[in-house]
Amino acid sequence: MSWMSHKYGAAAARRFITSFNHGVSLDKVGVGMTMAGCLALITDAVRQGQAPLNGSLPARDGNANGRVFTPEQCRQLEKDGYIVMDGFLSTQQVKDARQAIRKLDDDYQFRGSPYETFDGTSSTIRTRDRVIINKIENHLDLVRQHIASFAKCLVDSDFQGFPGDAYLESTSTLHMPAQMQVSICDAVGGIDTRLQTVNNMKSDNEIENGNHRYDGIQKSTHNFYHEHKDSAGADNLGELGIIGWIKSQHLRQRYLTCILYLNTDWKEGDGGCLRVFPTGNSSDALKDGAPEHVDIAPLAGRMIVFSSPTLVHAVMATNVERYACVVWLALV
Ligand SMILES: O=C(O)CCC(=O)C(=O)O
Ligand SMILES: [Fe+2]
Repeated sequence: MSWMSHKYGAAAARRFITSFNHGVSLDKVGVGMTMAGCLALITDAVRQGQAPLNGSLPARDGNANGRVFTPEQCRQLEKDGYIVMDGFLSTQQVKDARQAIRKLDDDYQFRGSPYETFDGTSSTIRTRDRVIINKIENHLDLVRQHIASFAKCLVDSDFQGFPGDAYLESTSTLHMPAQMQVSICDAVGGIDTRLQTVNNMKSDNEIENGNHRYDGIQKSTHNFYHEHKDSAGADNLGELGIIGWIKSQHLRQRYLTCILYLNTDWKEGDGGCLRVFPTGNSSDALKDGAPEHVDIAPLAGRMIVFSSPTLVHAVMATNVERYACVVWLALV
């Protein structure tokens, strides 16, 4: 987005024209314009950095739907940095949510990952999946509510946080963002000719986020995520630059990643497992000989929760279309 299109930039430009007419010296005008331009850039970056939390709720205001997060589960999450819970959605809810996602896909609502704009290393993380963020649709909102209910029961539990973090001591609150990200990863080798159409479409959102669009011709031969941490890459000021750093504020606030899967009839050989590395050693992450790891199948109704800043994870290549819904709980 050019700074001139921003409201502050436009206002500055108007001031510039006015003051020029009244004979104000050019160097003062130049300094004024530069300052207005910088302000516009920073204001815009702050807005983008805060965007995913706009409309967020403190997790304690959620509805736990009678669910409890047991002390054993708390200890497990604290100790391992992740936990796997099944049965979050009924068969019908999974079916409805999948149908809603397919409909959005048929309507070309999905697009390339928004990751690729400002975390520096991101384009090497996600490959050829497509995402949609915050589409208000009843069946998907229900998925989001189930994650919210988990967030509420976590806050009500005696979860102590992870070693060395500030969860209990800090005055920060765990927030349930208004946004949920839904992703579809295509099966290996699939060709989606519809992506060509997506490629030719431009939406304001796309331009604003600087998203990559798919070329629509290549086969999806890489449909995995390289190893990464969910809030890493957002704290390297040197690499991001000041504007990128401000824009990525919401990434630094990520505390817990909650992923709910919608893959009905998943079987061994379908791939697409979430591979977690509890020790942090993830060399050759996607290979058979990868260091200590746990592969978690993306089963329908299964929710995985893990520490966003510390747990290294990857997604193995999938042989079937793979659906995942992600909410990042923020400590704000
Ligand atoms: O889809 C998944 O299982 C994980 C996605 C992921 O790691 C991410 O979006 O950062
Ligand atoms: Fe991730």
